[in-house]
Amino acid sequence: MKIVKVVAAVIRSVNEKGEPIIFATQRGYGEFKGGWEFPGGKIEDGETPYEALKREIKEELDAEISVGDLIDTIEYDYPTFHLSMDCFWAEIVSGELVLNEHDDAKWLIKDELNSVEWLPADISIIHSIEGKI
Ligand SMILES: Nc1nc2c([nH]c(=O)n2[C@H]2C[C@H](O)[C@@H](COP(=O)(O)OP(=O)(O)OP(=O)(O)O)O2)c(=O)[nH]1
Ligand SMILES: [Mg+2]
Repeated sequence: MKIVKVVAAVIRSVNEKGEPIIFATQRGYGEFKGGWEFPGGKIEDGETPYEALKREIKEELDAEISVGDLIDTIEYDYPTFHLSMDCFWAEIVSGELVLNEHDDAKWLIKDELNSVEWLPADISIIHSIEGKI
């Protein structure tokens, strides 16, 4: 099966109450339109995951991020491809978070992490994030 290598940013911030919040985006096109995900995308030839993630967030959100530790690498079999997705902690360094490709976005506190319809591959990482924030 075809292997698709993807990087995704789990962007963290804090709300006005001081609670940790995570940025979720809703896909605006394609096969998974309407599903919720972490912004990011496919690693291009010659790129490191770090470089790919910086580029994708600039393209998708007009924002500069600092990339933190790897949370986990998700391995997931979709019907037509195998997804291998590196998920990194990230923080916004500059930029307004413009939705260039997504239909919607939300900052979620821990208790709201299950309130959106995540893509199937993301379910396991959500559980792991819940335990880490
Ligand atoms: N970015 C991202 N992709 C995810 C997540 N979960 C998940 O199953 N995927 C899948 C959907 C896609 O098949 C693939 C990543 O594709 P993408 O559409 O973000 O890639 P891209 O930004 O490079 O966009 P494109 O130019 O290929 O359209 O990984 C997630 O949380 N974030
Ligand atoms: Mg993308």
